[in-house]
Amino acid sequence: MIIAVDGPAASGKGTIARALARHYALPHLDTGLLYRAVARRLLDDGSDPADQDAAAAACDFDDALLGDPRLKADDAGKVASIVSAHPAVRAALIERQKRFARQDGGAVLDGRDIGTVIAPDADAKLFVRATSAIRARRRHDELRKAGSALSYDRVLADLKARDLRDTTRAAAPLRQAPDAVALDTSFLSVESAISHAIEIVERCRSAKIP
Ligand SMILES: Nc1ncnc2c1ncn2[C@@H]1O[C@H](COP(=O)(O)OP(=O)(O)O)[C@@H](O)[C@H]1O
Ligand SMILES: Nc1ccn([C@@H]2O[C@H](COP(=O)(O)OP(=O)(O)O)[C@@H](O)[C@H]2O)c(=O)n1
Repeated sequence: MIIAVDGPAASGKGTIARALARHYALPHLDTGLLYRAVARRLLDDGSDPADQDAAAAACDFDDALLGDPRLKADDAGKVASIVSAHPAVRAALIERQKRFARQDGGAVLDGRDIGTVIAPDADAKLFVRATSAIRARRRHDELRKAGSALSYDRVLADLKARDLRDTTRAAAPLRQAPDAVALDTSFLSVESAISHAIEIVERCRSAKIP
């Protein structure tokens, strides 16, 4: 079974995707880490993220980089959303993601274009939402715990700028696939968001049984 989980920053898609992977004993890929890894390499080299050729050259990295805790930092997220708009970067990373989705037994992937581009034939597709104020609160708490001094207002402004870039880019913009089920986590606890997600997957599965 392939499960696609998409949504904007801090909507809770990663939390839900990890829980679904545990529940169904499936491997999980956080595809945002791939774009964050490219961003990290450019930041380390002092390269311009707007330079498509430099960004495409940075796509050839070892999986070990995906475990680097610096990928979670705010600067990597911001630069990831700049490099992810380059068609050459998306093209360089697509096969890795499709291969992961196609593995025997299935997989859970979360990101921005899983239901639309990476696994359009997924068995279950979720589109996770939450208001921007709530998402900024969650991301601010996370960054603060990790030692960041960024203000809530700054986190909210960055998140809105990222949403705008991700939804308006020409290449694989963030949008809900027509057959995806929306899940608004704004007023749900983590536990209840996960139970709703499992119910959605079960509904999608039974709808597919001939
Ligand atoms: N339903 C929820 N209620 C409250 N906090 C949540 C909820 N879902 C996720 N979180 C918290 O919000 C933060 C961002 O969640 P995450 O799943 O990483 O989002 P995303 O993958 O969409 O960026 C994490 O600290 C997570 O624990
Ligand atoms: N499948 C994906 C995943 C991430 N991305 C890009 O990578 C950036 C970082 O993604 P992420 O999922 O790690 O970010 P968060 O939602 O965790 O903040 C996003 O803002 C997108 O621009 C993408 O374009 N396509």
